[in-house]
Amino acid sequence: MNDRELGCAGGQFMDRGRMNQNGVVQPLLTDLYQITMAYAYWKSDKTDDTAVFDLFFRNNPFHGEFTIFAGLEECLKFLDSFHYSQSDIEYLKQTLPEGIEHEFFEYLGNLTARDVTLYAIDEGTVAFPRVPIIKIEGPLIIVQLLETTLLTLVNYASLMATNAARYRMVAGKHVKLLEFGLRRAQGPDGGLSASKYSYTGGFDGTSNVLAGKLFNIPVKGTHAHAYITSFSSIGELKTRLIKHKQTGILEDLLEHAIRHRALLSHLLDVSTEESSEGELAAMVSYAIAFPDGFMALVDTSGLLNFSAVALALNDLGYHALGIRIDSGDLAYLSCLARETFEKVAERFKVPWFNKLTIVASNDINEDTILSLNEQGHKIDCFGIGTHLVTCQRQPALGCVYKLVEINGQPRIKLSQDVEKVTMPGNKNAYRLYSADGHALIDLLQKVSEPPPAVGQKVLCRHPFQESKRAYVIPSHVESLYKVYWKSGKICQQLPTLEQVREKVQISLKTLRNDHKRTLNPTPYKVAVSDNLYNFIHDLWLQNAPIGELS
Ligand SMILES: Nc1ncnc2c1ncn2[C@@H]1O[C@H](COP(=O)(O)OP(=O)(O)OP(=O)(O)O)[C@@H](O)[C@H]1O
Ligand SMILES: O=P(O)(O)OC[C@H]1O[C@H](OP(=O)(O)OP(=O)(O)O)[C@H](O)[C@@H]1O
Ligand SMILES: O=C(O)c1cccnc1
Ligand SMILES: [Mg+2]
Repeated sequence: MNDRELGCAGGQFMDRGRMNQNGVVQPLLTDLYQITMAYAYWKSDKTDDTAVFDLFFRNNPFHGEFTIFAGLEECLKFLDSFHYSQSDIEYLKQTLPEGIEHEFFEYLGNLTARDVTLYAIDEGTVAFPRVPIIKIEGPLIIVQLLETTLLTLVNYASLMATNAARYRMVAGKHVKLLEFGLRRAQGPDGGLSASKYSYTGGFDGTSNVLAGKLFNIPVKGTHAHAYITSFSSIGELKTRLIKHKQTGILEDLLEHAIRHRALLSHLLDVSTEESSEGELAAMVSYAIAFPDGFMALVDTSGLLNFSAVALALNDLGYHALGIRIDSGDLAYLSCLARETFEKVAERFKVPWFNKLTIVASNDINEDTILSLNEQGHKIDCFGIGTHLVTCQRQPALGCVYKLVEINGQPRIKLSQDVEKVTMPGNKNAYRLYSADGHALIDLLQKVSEPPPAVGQKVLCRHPFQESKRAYVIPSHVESLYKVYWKSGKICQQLPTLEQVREKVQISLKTLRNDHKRTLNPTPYKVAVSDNLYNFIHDLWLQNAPIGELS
């Protein structure tokens, strides 16, 4: 069994030097029809035809007007390791229809992605409908065989990074965002990808420990309700002692907490009878386990117990971290909590109490955050699971992979639906910027055309609506594609996950706010050059059958 198979068998990611690679990503992670087509290409002697495919999406997700491109590094690692193992070949021999010539399997056994060239936009960049985020050239058989795997690597990654970036935008840059979704994700691999790409999109950490280990993402967390409900009285506390942080003398934390609770009950006007003893016991025991990292899950009545335990810790030289609220009205409760902490800070002369962290969770989505912002809240950190990782508002990004040129001849896929007509030919993509640094328009051209020049008027045309056109005089022109893979090698220095994460924020800053707002954002313009416009429409006419009326 080779390395890859071991990785797959364990369902694991493997360390392949630079970064871990998901062992599930391998040439058989594809649709059967890619392999049956490969055989038919081989039989019809088309394997070495030179093909160009574009990988692009037609609509931005979440009713938005931008998408964050993610997943490129995984695509490159896939190309790097592309190789059918002996057992893959054995499996295909058993699985493909009878009569497949033996030489085809030999051919597959020697197939690599060496002759492929992959151009892409940088990972973490904002991308727009119809502008290919990846362009791939090479022998028809291999570029066809890559389709499904590249799509699965880009679609969810980009969807997730976009979703996370949207949460970041509505939350603002000062609020911490933690991804808590593993339990709700689309299986283990979906969970890992969600943790990775939500970090890319702007989250600060994850509760997913394996993602932390594999991708070097900060792992964070609090505790669950079960911890609180596992205690029903203080009599169950088996240990109450903790060493004073400075003196090292053992002291009874519960005793300190009970004393503070009585005082706090007056200050906060909450009767001690209203707060559960089991909860107090649970908090004391958790504080003993993590005196420097005490973060407690509080329900509506838990503020009294939390404050008592935090003050008890303070007596012994420790500072608690904060609370998590997981039910009820999060705006109201967070304000109540902050008010409580401020009162305690003043009364007990503990100024750091003002700064205790308030984490909120419970079915949070973009709209909840917007609504909480409108109402006013004191939340420092959101823990977000289900809606983030399942991309509740749109569960898939529709990236497609279309043949646009073969042996130098353009290919167009026609459709009744103009939206679905492909942009034929081998193209370059440019982003034109205004003097204030904002992206104005993305422009597709034929590769044979000279790039647009700074300060020079360029005619930008809507690809399908003749009357929609504009002259643009760019102050800066960005050529969007870089060659990422050529002659069997990754040919760019790949950024770290951290750098991709920074790139997302930098790239989003180049977009005007009206493209980014949540309600009815302005569409960003994607255009074609005059030359490409004429080329598309000539080809369209050549290929569209002429009907007959009788
Ligand atoms: N102030 C608020 N404004 C808008 N939405 C809120 C506010 N506070 C909480 N929410 C959201 O309202 C929903 C409340 O859900 P639910 O009724 O299940 O909560 P709960 O009954 O308090 O919690 P649980 O049943 O989990 O203890 C959650 O999705 C939460 O994120
Ligand atoms: O709400 P999400 O955005 O998915 O975030 C993660 C949730 O997971 C945990 O509890 P879980 O939902 O498992 O149980 P609970 O609803 O009973 O608290 C946690 O308390 C959060 O509520
Ligand atoms: O650490 C937490 O608070 C957490 C982790 C996963 C799911 N819900 C909460
Ligand atoms: Mg829940």
